[in-house]
Amino acid sequence: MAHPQVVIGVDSSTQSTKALAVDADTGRVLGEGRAPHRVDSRHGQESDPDQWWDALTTAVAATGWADRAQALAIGGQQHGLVTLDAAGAPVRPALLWNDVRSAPQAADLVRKFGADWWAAELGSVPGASFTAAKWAWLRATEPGNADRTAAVRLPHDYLTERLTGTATTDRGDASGTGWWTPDGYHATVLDHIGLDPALLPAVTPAGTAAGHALPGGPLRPGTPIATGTGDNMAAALGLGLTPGTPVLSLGTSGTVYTVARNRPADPTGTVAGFADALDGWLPLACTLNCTLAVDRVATLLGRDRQDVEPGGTAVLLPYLDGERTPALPHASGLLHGLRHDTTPGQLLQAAYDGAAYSLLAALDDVLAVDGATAGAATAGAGAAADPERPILLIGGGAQGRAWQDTVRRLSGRPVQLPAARELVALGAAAQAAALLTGESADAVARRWGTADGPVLPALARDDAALERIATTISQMAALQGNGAH
Ligand SMILES: Nc1ncnc2c1ncn2[C@@H]1O[C@H](COP(=O)(O)OP(=O)(O)O)[C@@H](O)[C@H]1O
Ligand SMILES: O=C(CO)[C@@H](O)[C@H](O)COP(=O)(O)O
Repeated sequence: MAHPQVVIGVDSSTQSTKALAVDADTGRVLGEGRAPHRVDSRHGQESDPDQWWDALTTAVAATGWADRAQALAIGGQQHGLVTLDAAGAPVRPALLWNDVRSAPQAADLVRKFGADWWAAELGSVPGASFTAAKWAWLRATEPGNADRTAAVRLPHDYLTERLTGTATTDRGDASGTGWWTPDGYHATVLDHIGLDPALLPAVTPAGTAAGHALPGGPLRPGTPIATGTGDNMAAALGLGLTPGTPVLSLGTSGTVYTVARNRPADPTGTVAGFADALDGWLPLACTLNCTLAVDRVATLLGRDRQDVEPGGTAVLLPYLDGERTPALPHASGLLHGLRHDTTPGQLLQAAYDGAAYSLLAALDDVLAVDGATAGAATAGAGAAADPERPILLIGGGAQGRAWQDTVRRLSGRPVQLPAARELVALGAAAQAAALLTGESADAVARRWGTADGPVLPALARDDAALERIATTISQMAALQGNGAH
């Protein structure tokens, strides 16, 4: 039998690195590797980029195909600020996407130029997660570290550069910085935050190699390395996503997105106007508190994470890390509506509901990006108005029955569970395979059938729960405020 062409896809996410060795012809997973990351949460949310490299090396080796792989690509957690000195060593630990210390700088950026300007010029209104706000925070609070910085990278850029020696990024991940546009880096933004564009990597176009593996790394020297991208863009590739199909990803972050033909421009800031990893767009809403927050509530209650009970009137907003959607970066968790007969299982269900609510509330806005611009007659009559279309449920939480049922109950939509796991790593593998075959990476994933899986039918939408949560959030916004302090 002929040897398969094997590619490796890597997901370097918040909690861990996962690597898959994949048969480029069939999409069959031939080997897997995984290694954990440490996140330092004492002051904000930080990780040492060196440990991502060690985790990548370990996970890639564990696939069993490192010395035979014919191409590799990396999907990485978005937004993180990696600062390197003149020798290429990290100046300080990376500031992660969920570090809200940069909220005052994000608010300043919005005040300075206006939300409408950001939406029109950059496609997104920056929040604390955006790299531009993180760099502004570094400039303001650690000017010595900002001055020592000779290169600014995103997490996946950093890893691709360690593999290849090439300073590179891609349009998808770059679109989460707050300084990228399809026409280049935005000089006004960079000037305002005091970031020299010479410190930034070149944007490698989709379908081209970012470079080739150097000796001393985990791969055979010379192995081609595809551009890689942000983890959400990689999962969109991994699903072979087509416009209008909604995805809900339940991981450290919760995200809801689709691919769109039109560039998003939401001045409210709920929907980020990311680029996808090809030539389209990825309207996306993101929460900071998802699986980890719900697991934490389960631990506090001393219950298994699946051990939920229906009913009751409790609302639990599990904003343990502050929150991004709704934009309450300084919020903490809130419990409301307790009664004598509230059970621990109902409290746990309320945590799931509180975590899922804002993602599902943003779904129509995400889907409206194409629908609303298709012409007045069809506005709102496209995908947003198609409640029959299943939501593709992915990420670690998608394995959990309680998550699946929560999404069905609060959305009123069917939910599809792709049988393929690790869609970020699969999307990266599809990018690597596309380098070998000349196909588009999303077409590779569709050929592999990665989105196939059982569909759970819709449940009646629980409008009473949605109403309770919406009311509590609006009261909380008034109580806890959105200001920088
Ligand atoms: N069976 C399950 N039920 C619910 N949650 C799960 C299950 N298995 C894993 N998880 C959750 O998945 C999360 C990890 O998801 P993952 O998508 O790998 O995260 P990330 O990519 O953000 O690091 C963990 O926080 C864990 O709580
Ligand atoms: O900030 C965002 C999206 O804008 C997050 O989705 C990060 O990309 C982190 O991803 P995970 O580690 O949760 O996969």
